[in-house]
This record gives sequence, structure tokens and C-alpha cells, in this order.
Amino acid sequence: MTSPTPPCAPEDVRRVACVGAGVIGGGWVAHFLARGYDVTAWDPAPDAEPKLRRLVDAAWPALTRLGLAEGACANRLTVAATLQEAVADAQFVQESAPEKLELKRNLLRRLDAAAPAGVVIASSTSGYPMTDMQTEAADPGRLVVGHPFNPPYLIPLVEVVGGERTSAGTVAWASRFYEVAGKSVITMDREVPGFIANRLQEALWREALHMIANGEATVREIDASITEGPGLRWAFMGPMLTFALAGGEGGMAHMLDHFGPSLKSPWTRLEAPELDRKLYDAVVAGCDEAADGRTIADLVAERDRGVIDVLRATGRLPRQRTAGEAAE
Ligand SMILES: NC(=O)C1=CN([C@@H]2O[C@H](COP(=O)(O)OP(=O)(O)OC[C@H]3O[C@@H](n4cnc5c(N)ncnc54)[C@H](O)[C@@H]3O)[C@@H](O)[C@H]2O)C=CC1
Ligand SMILES: C[N+](C)(C)CC(=O)CC(=O)[O-]
Repeated sequence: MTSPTPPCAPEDVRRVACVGAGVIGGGWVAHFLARGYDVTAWDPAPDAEPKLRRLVDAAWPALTRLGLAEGACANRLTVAATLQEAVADAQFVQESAPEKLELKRNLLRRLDAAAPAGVVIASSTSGYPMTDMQTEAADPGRLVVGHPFNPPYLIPLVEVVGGERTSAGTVAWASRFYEVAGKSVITMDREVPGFIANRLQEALWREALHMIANGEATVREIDASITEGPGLRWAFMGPMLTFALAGGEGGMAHMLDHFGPSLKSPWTRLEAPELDRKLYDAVVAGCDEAADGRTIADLVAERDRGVIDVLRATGRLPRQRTAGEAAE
């Protein structure tokens, strides 16, 4: 699929548009501002602007602690009145609208019609393949998935993957752009449901819901089983190498000989549990109980401090670079 060439190199981007400014769109706004970009945001909700500014204000202390890029400033955010105005001058567009397929298809069609020719448009979708979302756009070649993790201003990973009609150049451009913008990128060469990390997280999530539905574990126990257990290792060594060490001197080969056969044991549940009212209420009540009086804002601040501490402790603070530095 051929598309017009992006008007500038990833290293030369100065102006980013964020469309959809909720939890993730707002998080992207905070990230790009902290990295020294000019950011224009658009969101159709009547209360979107104050909510967005509150999110950026709440994130700024963590971002300041991490170290802002030269010239980075929350005042470099403009909230546009229309989608067209938001993307008119953009050199990159990040879409973070609700996870509804028809809405995404329609929105990507409108963004494609409004953005300057060749500008790469990435979707934050947490699961839709781009092939299913790019069906209405006149230039599907410039549409790509850039899947972030919450909050995008602290968690480095972005999974980049194109659809069947995305050009190879778009995938390469987006991957490089995210790197320049301080992200840690995995570029996938094919579409996989849930990409990589969500496919793994969803397996964990499915089992957690089964355990709550069956009364086998509480919300607190499930969370503690990760934060006091494997989560400590996963912050710096993934599940594969971690398990290779479970095989002692025999490494992964011994681990597979020893534990591989048990993968087929009957406790492996392959079906999603029914998310009925009872399970829904149990999960919500369990989270309220586990929060122990802490508000969502308290938990966000606690999470942000914790992620920075982990990044610092494991020597993985993102490199600080201004929007222009990489071009030098
Ligand atoms: N919440 C999360 O942890 C993560 C979410 N994502 C993805 O990010 C995207 C956004 O999710 P959230 O930020 O969580 O949702 P959200 O509900 O917090 O925000 C969505 C925003 O989109 C706005 N919106 C509604 N219709 C729109 C339209 N037609 N055009 C533009 N904006 C519109 C809403 O007013 C709202 O502010 C989804 O695709 C989701 O799958 C990706 C990674 C993590
Ligand atoms: C819950 N979620 C599926 C939307 C989560 C993600 O997509 C990534 C994350 O932040 O864990």
C-alpha cells in the first residue's frame, strides 16, 4: 500500500495532536508536553477541557520528578474547538477515543480527511486490529496502532502494528517517532489479538475473575499475589527468563521437562468467566475495600510514585531529550 510520504522525519516533529482526551488521551497529552512538544487536543465531551487540565496538573509533579525536556511546559497545550482545528497543523496524530469499533472506524475516516497528507495517525486501541478499523479511510496506508500503557506518561512501552492496508513506511515512521518521543517500542510484524502485552494481561485477568467468581480469592489476595510475588521480578525480568531461572542450572530446558507436562492439567481454564451482575459487584466492592479509603486521585499519585521508584531502581529512567534534540 503506498501513501504520501510523511511531511517530516520523526526527529523533526514539533506539533502533536491528541484526539480523545480521557484517561489515555490525557496521559498522552501529558507525555508529549513533558517531552517538549506543542500539543493540540480535541475531545467532544462538554467537560473535556477542565478534566484534561486536571489530569495534566496531576501528572506534572511525577513528570517534573522524572525530569522535563528543555522547554517543556504545560502551557504548550491548546484545546481545539473542532477535530479539524486540532489536526490542521499536526505532524503526528494520536487517537484515543472510546473502544467501540464503529466509532473508531468513523473517527479514523474523519481524521484521515482532516489531517495534512502523509501525516501518520496512530490509534491507542487496546485490542482492535488496524485491519478492522482502517476500512473507511481514503488513505488507510497512514493508519497504525500505537498501543500505550496506563499512564502513557510513565509506562515506557508502546506496541506498534499496522493493518493489512498500512504501509510499511508508516509502521517504521511511527516506531521511530515513539522512540524519539522517549517510548520503548515493540514493533510487531503481524496483527495478534490483544497485541503482546494485553494478550498476557488478559490471561491473568481471566483467571483473577474466575477466582473471584468462585470465591477462591479476594481482590486483595489477587493483588498481593502479584505485588508481593511475581510482580517484583517482572519489573525488570520478564516471565520467560524468570522461569528459565526456575530450572536451576538446567535453565529453561529443565524447567520445561519438569513443569511443562503440568500445563495440560485440568486447572488451566481456557474460557472467560461470565461477567454477570454478581461478579461485577464483587469485583467493584473488592476494589473499594482494597483501596481502604484512598481516592482514585490518591491511588494515581501512589502509582506514579511507585512506577518512578521502580524505573529509577532498575536504571531505566527514560532518556531526557527535547523534541528537537534528536534531530541534531
Ligand atoms: N484505560 C486504559 O488503561 C487503556 C486504554 N487504551 C485505549 O485508549 C482508548 C481510550 O480509552 P480511555 O482513555 O481509557 O477511555 P476514556 O473513556 O477515559 O476516554 C475516552 C475519551 O474519548 C472521548 N470521545 C468520545 N467520543 C469521541 C469521538 N468521537 N472522538 C474523539 N473522542 C471521543 C470521550 O469524551 C473521552 O474523553 C481506547 O481505545 C482504549 O482501548 C489503551 C491502553 C490502556
Ligand atoms: C485495561 N486495558 C485492556 C485497557 C489495559 C491496556 O490496554 C494496557 C494497560 O495499560 O495495561
